[in-house]
Formats: sequence, C-alpha cells, structure tokens
Amino acid sequence: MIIGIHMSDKQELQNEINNASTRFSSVIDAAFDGIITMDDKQRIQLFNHASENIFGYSANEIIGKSITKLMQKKFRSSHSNYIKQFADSDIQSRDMLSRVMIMAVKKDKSEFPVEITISKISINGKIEFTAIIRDISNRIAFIEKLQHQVNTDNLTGLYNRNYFDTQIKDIYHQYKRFGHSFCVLMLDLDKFKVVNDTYGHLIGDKVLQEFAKKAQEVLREVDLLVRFGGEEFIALLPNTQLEAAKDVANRIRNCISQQMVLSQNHEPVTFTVSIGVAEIATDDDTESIVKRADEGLYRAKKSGRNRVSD
Ligand SMILES: Nc1nc2c(ncn2[C@@H]2O[C@H](COP(=O)(O)OP(=O)(O)OP(=O)(O)O)[C@@H](O)[C@H]2O)c(=O)[nH]1
Repeated sequence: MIIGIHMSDKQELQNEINNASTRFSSVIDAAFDGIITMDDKQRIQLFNHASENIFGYSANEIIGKSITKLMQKKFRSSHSNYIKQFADSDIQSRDMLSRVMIMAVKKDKSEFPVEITISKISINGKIEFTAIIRDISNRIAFIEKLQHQVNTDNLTGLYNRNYFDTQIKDIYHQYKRFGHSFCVLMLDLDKFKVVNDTYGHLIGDKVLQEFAKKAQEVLREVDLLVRFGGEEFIALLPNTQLEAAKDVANRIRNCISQQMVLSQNHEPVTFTVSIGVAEIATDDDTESIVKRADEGLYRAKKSGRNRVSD
C-alpha cells in the first residue's frame, strides 16, 4: 500500500516534469526569434526551429559546434572575450550593442543584420548562455528605403537639398581640418516659366530630367549635383578651385544649350542654364558660400542668362 502511494507520487512528478519539458520545447520551437543556447566554451547546446529557418542549418548538424560559425569573421576573435566579461559581470541579460551593425552568417555564407539579446543561465552549477536572435533584414531594408526617400528628388532621381545640407557640412569640415578647397555651383534654368506656359508642365518635367542627366554627365563622380527645388540645382565640387569650377560650369552651360526634348507636337524644346560659382573662403561658413554662389547666379541672370558668373 505504502509502495503504491509512493509510485503514484513518482508518476505524478514524472508527468509534471514531462509536461514542463513539453511546454518548454513548444514555447522554444513556436518562437519567432532564433533561440540558441551555448555552454561556456561557446558550443551550441540548443538550436530552435526559428534558428534553423534563419541560419539554414538543422539543429542536428550545428549542435556541439562553435557559435562563432554563425558570425562574421571580424566578430569571432573578440567574441570569447565578450562572453567572458559578460559571465564575470553581475548583469543577467543584455542587448549586444555594437557601433557597427551586427551581421550574422547563414549556412550558404550570405550575411544578414541581426539584433541579439544575450542572457546567462546556470545549469547544474555551470553557466550557459542564451542568445535570442532576430533577423532585422526587413527592418533595415525599410529604413534604407525611407532614408533614400528623405534624400532623393522623385522627378530627377538626384539627391535633394536635405542630403546636400549633410554633405556640405562634411566637406566644410574637411576644408577646416585639411584646407581642401571646394566650390559650389548654383544652377537655374532660364525662363523656365515660358517652357511650362508654352508646352505644359509635363514637358517642363522632361526638361528638368534631361537637364539633371546631362549636367551629371559633365560632372566627376566625386561631385554632387542635387535638385535644390523647382528649376534650381546646386553642385558641390570637392578639391576644386574657382577657375576650374568656372570651366566645369561653362562645360555644363555649353552642353545644356545643345540639348532638347520633344514637345507633345514633336517640336524641339531647347533650354539654357545660368550658373553662379563660389569658392570657399576663410571667412565663409556653409551658408555664406551658398549665398555667394546664389549672388553669382543673380549676376549671371542679370547679364543676359545662359552665363556663368565672373
Ligand atoms: N514642370 C515643372 N515646373 C516647375 C517645377 N518646379 C518649379 N517649376 C516652375 O519653374 C518656373 C520658375 O519660374 P521663375 O521662378 O519665374 O523663373 P524662370 O521662368 O526660370 O526665369 P529666370 O529664372 O529669371 O530665368 C515656374 O513656372 C514653376 O512653376 C517642376 O517640378 N516641374
């Protein structure tokens, strides 16, 4: 009788252990995020379904292998130090923060951005680590798309004023630090209102697109051409002095005067551009150089258009 009670208690306990274990496995395997545990030697002990999907390895082939297999080479050497520091610290769990984006490596060697939270657990007195890994490729792609939209002009595909503002700050910083001169061109299509009024807005748009394409062909790859707004463009020419910048401006002006788009009635629509040029000077800041280029543009317009400022 006594033995009977004992056995049923044991059975109940066994059932509870089984239930807890099933519950644990179900939660781990139903998780959307990759859950990986590793021992203090960084050998993988558990690799859930999501991890299999994310990394392309089956649990069978990866369990027992080093976690560094799933990392970019440059993270591998510092990883054991990181884990040691974490093991010795009082912190139980934390996000793995890095100044650079953490990239993980799939079985097929492709790399993808991840977000990792790591925590410590103690199993039979031995420390193990659990990493929760989220593939953030979609989020990063979305952020990049937004960044592109924020910095780009839809009509011409050029960068926009927002992007220009960040770039001129960078180039100005280089100038202050190393003395590398640079120039700004302010470009404005002449009598563009007449183009719109005569041929319609769609043809006006075609002119803007053609202008952007051709002007960019004249510029070097290191130069930046952006649509500043309306029919106004601005170019940033690194490592360039005034006379060279005027030559570039004249080449753009000349090239543009030879272009045309076709109107809806297939008539040739020609256009010209006026350009103000300014070179950075010691008392300039990022706003005053743009202002001086704009004043140059004003003079070029005043003196008859289809000109470069003197
Ligand atoms: N088609 C088209 N027109 C635009 C766009 N943005 C601005 N414009 C037009 O550009 C014209 C600019 O006219 P104005 O500022 O009077 O200058 P302008 O006719 O070029 O004369 P000047 O600059 O003095 O040579 C206006 O008719 C605007 O409507 C655009 O995205 N597409």
